[in-house]
Order: sequence, then C-alpha cells, then structure tokens
Amino acid sequence: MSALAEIRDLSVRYISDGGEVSALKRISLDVVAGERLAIIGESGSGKSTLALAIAGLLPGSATIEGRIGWQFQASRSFPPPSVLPDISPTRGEIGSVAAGSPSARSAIGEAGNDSLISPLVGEMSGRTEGGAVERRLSGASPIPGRDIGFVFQDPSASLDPVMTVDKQIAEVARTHLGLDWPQAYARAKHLLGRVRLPDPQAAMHAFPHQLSGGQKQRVAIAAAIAAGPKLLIADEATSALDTIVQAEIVSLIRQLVAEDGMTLLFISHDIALAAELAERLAVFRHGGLVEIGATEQIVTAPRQPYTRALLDAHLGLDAAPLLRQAPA
Ligand SMILES: Nc1ncnc2c1ncn2[C@@H]1O[C@H](COP(=O)(O)OP(=O)(O)OP(=O)(O)O)[C@@H](O)[C@H]1O
Ligand code: NI
Repeated sequence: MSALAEIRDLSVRYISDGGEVSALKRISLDVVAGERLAIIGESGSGKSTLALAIAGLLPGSATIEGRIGWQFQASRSFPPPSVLPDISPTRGEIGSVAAGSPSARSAIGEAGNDSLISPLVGEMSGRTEGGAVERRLSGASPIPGRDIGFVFQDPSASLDPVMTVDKQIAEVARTHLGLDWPQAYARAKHLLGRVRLPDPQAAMHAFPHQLSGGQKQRVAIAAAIAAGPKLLIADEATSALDTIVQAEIVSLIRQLVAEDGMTLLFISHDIALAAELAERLAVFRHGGLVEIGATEQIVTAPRQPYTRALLDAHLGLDAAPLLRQAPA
C-alpha cells in the first residue's frame, strides 16, 4: 500500500489579535492511497486544520511548518474524462508518473519535490474563506477542487446562492477538466443522478435555497467530485443533518468513493459514524496525534488512555455497538 500523502512534522499556528493558537503540533501520518481514513477528536483538536492543510486551503493567518509529500498514481477505475485532451501540465505529469518509478518516489522523498504547504488560492467551486497569499507548487502537488474535493459541514459554504446547481457543478468540470459548457452540463446532469437527488431533472435548474439540507449536501458532493479528484475530504459533512439523512449521505460517500477509486479523509467528532465508514482511525487531541490504527484495533484495543476515554464517553463503556458497525 502506498501513501497518497506523507505528512511529516506538520505544525500549524494561527496568529490573531487574541494571540497565538498552536492548532497542530508536529503531526506525522500517511494517507494511504485508496483508503478511507477518519480523523476524530473533540472540538478544537485540530481536525479541520489538518484537512485544510492537506487541501492547501489554510488561511493566510496560519503559520505552517513541516511538509506534505504527494504521490499520485493514475487511477485505473476512474481515469480523467477523455472528452478533451488534458490541457493541464500538472495532471499530465501526475498521470504519467508510474508508481515506484524514480520520479514517483522522488515526489515524496526529496525535499525539493515536496509541496510547499503555503496557503493556496482556493479553487473550490464557490467561495473560499481565508487569505490567498501565495502559491508555490511543485509538479506533483494537488490542486484543490481538481485533485482534492472538499465537502464541508455547511453546504452553503461551497455553494453559490445565486447560481443554479447544474451550473455550479458544470463550472467545476469546465474549470478543471477543460470541458466546454455543453459537455460540462452533461457531466453535471450525470453527477446529479449519481448523488441520487430525488428529481435530478428538476434539481438541475434549482437554486440552493430551493433544496433541503440533505439535498444541498448531495449537490455539494457532486461539485466536489466533478473534476474526478483522487482525494475526497469530508469535514463534518453530515454533522448538520438529522440521523436518517446522515446515514444516507454516509452511504452515498462510501459508494462514490468506491466507484471512483477515491481516497477518503472523513473528519468527524462522531466516533461511531467514523468507525462505520473508515478502515483506519486517527485520534487527535489538542493539536496532537494521539494514535492511529485500524478501526477495529482502535475501537477494541486502543493503546492510549485518551482514546479509551473518548470511546467510553461515546459508548458508555461498551464497544460492542461500534464493533458491529466496523467494516470487516
Ligand atoms: N482561522 C483561525 N484563526 C485562529 N484560530 C483558529 C482558526 N481556525 C481554527 N483555530 C483554532 O485552532 C484550533 C484547532 O481548530 P480546528 O478547527 O482545526 O479544530 P477541529 O478539531 O476541527 O474543531 P471542531 O470539531 O470544532 O470543528 C482551535 O483552538 C481553534 O480555535
Ligand atoms: Ni472542524
């Protein structure tokens, strides 16, 4: 199993009027290509900061140390659409680097090829908060919105309120895949079907406010995967939804990730939900990585007392419900 992203000694501090917050402290972990990895921890433990750092979307007020090395492999199950020649040199380079080749290894191993994790200009569809300061990418660094799809807790944060949903999804496809509008709209229509909106035809021309919370989140997911990203990051993507809709969205994410061969980074304060979806769990506390391991190991035999306490708090001293949900 190879790493899609190698995070090494990643520290992030936010500097604001109120002083300095150390949001991540020397985090090292691998995001394995094709895995479903969940980041869990209580509020303020640094989960979203990690997600934003990986996506290159940290605000300008953040000071970043450490590095993230990337290795992209051409996805067999979901090649980039062949409708038009790929006009992006970065994509071409990523796609042509065979796993295990010297250049693929160097994308991770050598400092010169690591992505400088400076704050990036957000390229997600819709709005991006935070200062876009500078952009320095090496050849194998991912582009947010294209190589990394991001789904937030509040779909309104990524959806434009005055643009029809089909146009928003089409715009992502147009921007990142070089499609013309008819092709991009066709892709939007296809994606709206894939995210199982009740009436995709009607939803096409709807504005976000005309949709329910769950439907908006489906649209946001369609936009997030419109460019065929390798990595999908869902940051509390279901936290604002009621339990039934939450389960539906989790199942949708699981299905899309499997069908498209994506790697999933699922961020949640809900351990039960995370354990249901993820193969591995990483437990964060106060900006530090407490432990990381297979879901079953973390749930049944946590190595750290804090993880035990976290599980107990959620489970009332009984791990059985989680175990039944954990993937085999
Ligand atoms: N833009 C920012 N400016 C200043 N401090 C911030 C900023 N974003 C996050 N923080 C602080 O950094 C720490 C980590 O925050 P982060 O949002 O990463 O935690 P989290 O685990 O995602 O929490 P939650 O579960 O509440 O979303 C917290 O102390 C938070 O207040
Ligand atoms: Ni968060």
